[in-house]
Amino acid sequence: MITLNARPDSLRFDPAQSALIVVDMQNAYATKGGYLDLAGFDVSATAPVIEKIKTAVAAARDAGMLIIWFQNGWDEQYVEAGGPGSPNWYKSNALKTMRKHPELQGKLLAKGGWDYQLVDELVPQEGDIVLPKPRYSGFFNTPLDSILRSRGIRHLVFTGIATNVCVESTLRDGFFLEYFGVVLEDATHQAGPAFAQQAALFNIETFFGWVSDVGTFCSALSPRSLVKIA
Ligand SMILES: C/C(=C/NC(N)=O)C(=O)O
Repeated sequence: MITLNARPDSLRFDPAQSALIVVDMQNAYATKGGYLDLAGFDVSATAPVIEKIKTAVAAARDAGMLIIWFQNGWDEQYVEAGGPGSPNWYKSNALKTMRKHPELQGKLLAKGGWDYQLVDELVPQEGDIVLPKPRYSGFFNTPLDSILRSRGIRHLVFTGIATNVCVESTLRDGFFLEYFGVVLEDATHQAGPAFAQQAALFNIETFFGWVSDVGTFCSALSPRSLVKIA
């Protein structure tokens, strides 16, 4: 068991029965020229977030945590995105951007394309799980709950983009399914103004889970790693 210092209070969990979840670290969300950038969101501060995620993933892997990588998006024809009968058709800024700029059709968040790919700096390794997801919550229409329950995993450590959309949605759904969710704040980034990050972290800390950071997470895991090396 480790104790992770977090807000509003510390959290104890067994790393072997916990997962590090990396949410949607795709070119779409973290790279200039990707969907969020083309839709007018600021992605200029994502490089440090990528580095923090790398650090958190390495520490988690070393401590025996399962690493789950989400990739958000749909088939090339956008059947999985839903048509005009789906609220996603009206609310997805990727779909709206493509309707506004038809030359982008088939490019944003389409499986097989550059936009959908994970950023070059983050490479899943053997033993990790890579999960496609078609909506903001990683629990919706994916095998996430089965994967976690079959391994006895109850604690989820979240990183990725966007804090206020897919990270928060997945953590909230996890809360309703009795998972303990903690966000490493410096390994996340919002879609929208800075207040969106603050509001998401406030909601999580106050109502749905816990908030910590990568340095604190690595320190909590490190005595374990040292014992392993010795
Ligand atoms: C805005 C947005 C966020 N996605 C995410 N990965 O949080 C989107 O997918 O449109």
